[in-house]
Amino acid sequence: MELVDHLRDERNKAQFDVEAMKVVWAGSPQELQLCDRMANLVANHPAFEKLKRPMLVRKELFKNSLRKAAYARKLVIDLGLSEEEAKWLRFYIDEPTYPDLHWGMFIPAIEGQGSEEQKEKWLPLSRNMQIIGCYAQTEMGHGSNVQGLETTATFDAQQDHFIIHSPTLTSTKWWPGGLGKVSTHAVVYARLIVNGEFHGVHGWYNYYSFSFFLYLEDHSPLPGITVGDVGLKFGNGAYNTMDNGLLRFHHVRIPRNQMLMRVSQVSREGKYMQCDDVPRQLIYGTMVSVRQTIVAMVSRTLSRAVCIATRYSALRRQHSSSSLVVPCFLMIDYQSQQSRLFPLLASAYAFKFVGEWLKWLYTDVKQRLEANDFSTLPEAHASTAGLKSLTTSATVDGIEECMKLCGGDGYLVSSGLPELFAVSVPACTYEGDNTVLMLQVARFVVKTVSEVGYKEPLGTSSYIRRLNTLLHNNCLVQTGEDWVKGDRIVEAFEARAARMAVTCTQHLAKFQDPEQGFSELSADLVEVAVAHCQLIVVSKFVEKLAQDIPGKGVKEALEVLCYVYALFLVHKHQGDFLVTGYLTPKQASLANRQLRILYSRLRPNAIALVDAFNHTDHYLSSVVGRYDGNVYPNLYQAAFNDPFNDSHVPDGYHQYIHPILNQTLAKL
Ligand SMILES: CCCCCCCCCCCCCCCC(=O)SCCNC(=O)CCNC(=O)[C@H](O)C(C)(C)COP(=O)(O)OP(=O)(O)OC[C@H]1O[C@@H](n2cnc3c(N)ncnc32)[C@H](O)[C@@H]1OP(=O)(O)O
Ligand SMILES: Cc1cc2nc3c(=O)[nH]c(=O)nc-3n(C[C@H](O)[C@H](O)[C@H](O)COP(=O)(O)OP(=O)(O)OC[C@H]3O[C@@H](n4cnc5c(N)ncnc54)[C@H](O)[C@@H]3O)c2cc1C
Repeated sequence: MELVDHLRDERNKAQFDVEAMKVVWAGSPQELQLCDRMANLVANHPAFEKLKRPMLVRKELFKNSLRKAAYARKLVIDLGLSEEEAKWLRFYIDEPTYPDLHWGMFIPAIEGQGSEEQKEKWLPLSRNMQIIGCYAQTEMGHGSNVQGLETTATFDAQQDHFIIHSPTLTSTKWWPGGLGKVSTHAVVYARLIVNGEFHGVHGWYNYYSFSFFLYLEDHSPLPGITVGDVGLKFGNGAYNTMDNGLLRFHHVRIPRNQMLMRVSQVSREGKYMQCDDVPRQLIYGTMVSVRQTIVAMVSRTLSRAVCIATRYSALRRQHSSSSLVVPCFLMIDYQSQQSRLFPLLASAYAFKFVGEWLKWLYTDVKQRLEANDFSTLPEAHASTAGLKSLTTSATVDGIEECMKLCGGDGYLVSSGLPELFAVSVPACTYEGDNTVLMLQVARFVVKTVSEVGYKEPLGTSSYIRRLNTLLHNNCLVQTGEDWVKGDRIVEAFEARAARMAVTCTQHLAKFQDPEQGFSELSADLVEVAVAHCQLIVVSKFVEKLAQDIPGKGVKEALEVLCYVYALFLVHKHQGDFLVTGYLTPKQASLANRQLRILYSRLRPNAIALVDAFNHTDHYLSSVVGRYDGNVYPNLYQAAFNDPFNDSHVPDGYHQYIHPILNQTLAKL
């Protein structure tokens, strides 16, 4: 039977080579081929079916996710997949499970903080999954405030042991993924006490990491350990496939050599030694690594929501504004729909490119750290923290907007959007609350501004070198067309970020106690950080356009996306641009007018731009976002696939409806 492509006319409108754009989106022909292979491996394997997931109760759901993880592991071994291939396989299975934390945090924690000897011992066991680990940092009472962690690790020189203890209820480890039911091991963060002295309490970092066995061979917890799951989380299915756990220690003894010893050591005699050439910030290194991974992945999440909303918008017709009777307008042709949808489409591409750049930055930092060069760590910390915060917040808001863009059908689980929202929303909290992370960026920016004159700003803050120009030269835009020039756009974002940073730094200087100033101005400081991070995203998109990009019309289509992203932000934050005096109201309104022109240029390419994400229908798991656009018959069928429709008489009907119909309520 011939397949009908309901989006064919839309696809025919494309003004660029979609196959070439797929390569740009994937990063390289090799990446495209790799992702395509893994996505189809998952899509064509019945073990990875996921449409029934939201109907399952927690225990079934969890068992189902363990089955999928075991199947994935079997595929990795049977097909001899590389670590990179296995990572994409897990990604397309699209179900948070314990291996995410094992590979994403436990192993990197050992790699970053273990001594050579410890790495030799634990990494092969971990990579072969002979042990399964998690990352236990957060406690019930302290998440963002890492310095407040209460779990203690007291050295007992007589027995050459550490005694790990949870002295209060609030010191219970709380949230670690994979901890509740599965992990055999944990990297646990605790305060170190040697010879009755807390180590590091006077410095910045007062906790140390230890690797632990949690269970005995029959998987009952070791004596002194209480472990469990934190309970049901938001959304059906969604993150409930993960066993986020709780953990308490009652004077649990572990050998001294289970303290991760790259940053500091405790000797057999109980002497505490800190490695001179390794900064203590390294203990935060795993978080830098995972924040980078989140930024690398987040564009895929946003692109998925945008793909669904764009395809449905290009199919569904509503009345025109002049006639409420004739259903002739495609939703995508409403200007108001475009002004909500197209900036999200542009954001997906913008986040992809900034994610690529961040990966490059992180790879460079990692190599430097291995060679004990820590000079770029502050920049890496600020960039990973800020971009994690900016992109996850925008993505989660974007998914919610896509749900609304699909009208009522977006609210159906079969649209794929509610579960995507539920599974993504904790990204604003885990790996650092987004506001807390933005405050870290603000600290970095304010420090850079304060040091102007005796320390050269580098990397993402190098615009601060041109402070004088940025503070005094205002925008030169005179026509709408003037706005679509890369260097002009970047300069506007630089000027806004620099002016906001300088104003805040001056306000901070008026406080006698800097910490009090920082606290009182924290809302403004978050805005400074947002301006700095948006500048990074815009400038990395503009830099991408300066590269050689093959394929008919590809570069032109990307230029439109870049300017949509940037001018949408100018419009959204025009208050910042106006208050700082960089723009006049006329220039701001020219930016908005130009934005409307850009939407009309983007419109014919919209479907092709989401096709270039190369998402399979399995990955999208959305009736309204199907590739073939055959929505309505499938939407109808999906309603009958719900077990709730198995019978016309639901449980409780005879008991609770009959008495009302028969007016026999008194018998209840
Ligand atoms: C939308 C869909 C997405 C898709 C998705 C993909 C899947 C991807 C799976 C993920 C799966 C989830 C897994 C969740 C796993 C957890 O959530 S693990 C727990 C994560 N917890 C956190 O992130 C806690 C957040 N809190 C913190 O990081 C710290 O406490 C804070 C906020 C940095 C403050 O710490 P502090 O010690 O009070 O530090 P502070 O005095 O501010 O700074 C001290 C110095 O250290 C520096 N520093 C601070 N942090 C660092 C750092 N990390 N590195 C280097 N230097 C640092 C500061 O810059 C400062 O430097 P100087 O100015 O002195 O030079
Ligand atoms: C799904 C999920 C998975 C997780 N996985 C793990 C894991 O594997 N391992 C692990 O160790 N942890 C994990 N966590 C815990 C996570 O890292 C913490 O929830 C996170 O760091 C935030 O800490 P908190 O929950 O204590 O929030 P809080 O710090 O209590 O924040 C609550 C509110 O207070 C505000 N706030 C807090 N501090 C400040 C401040 N200094 N200035 C201004 N505002 C502030 C925040 O902005 C926020 O609005 C996970 C959490 C979730 C939801």
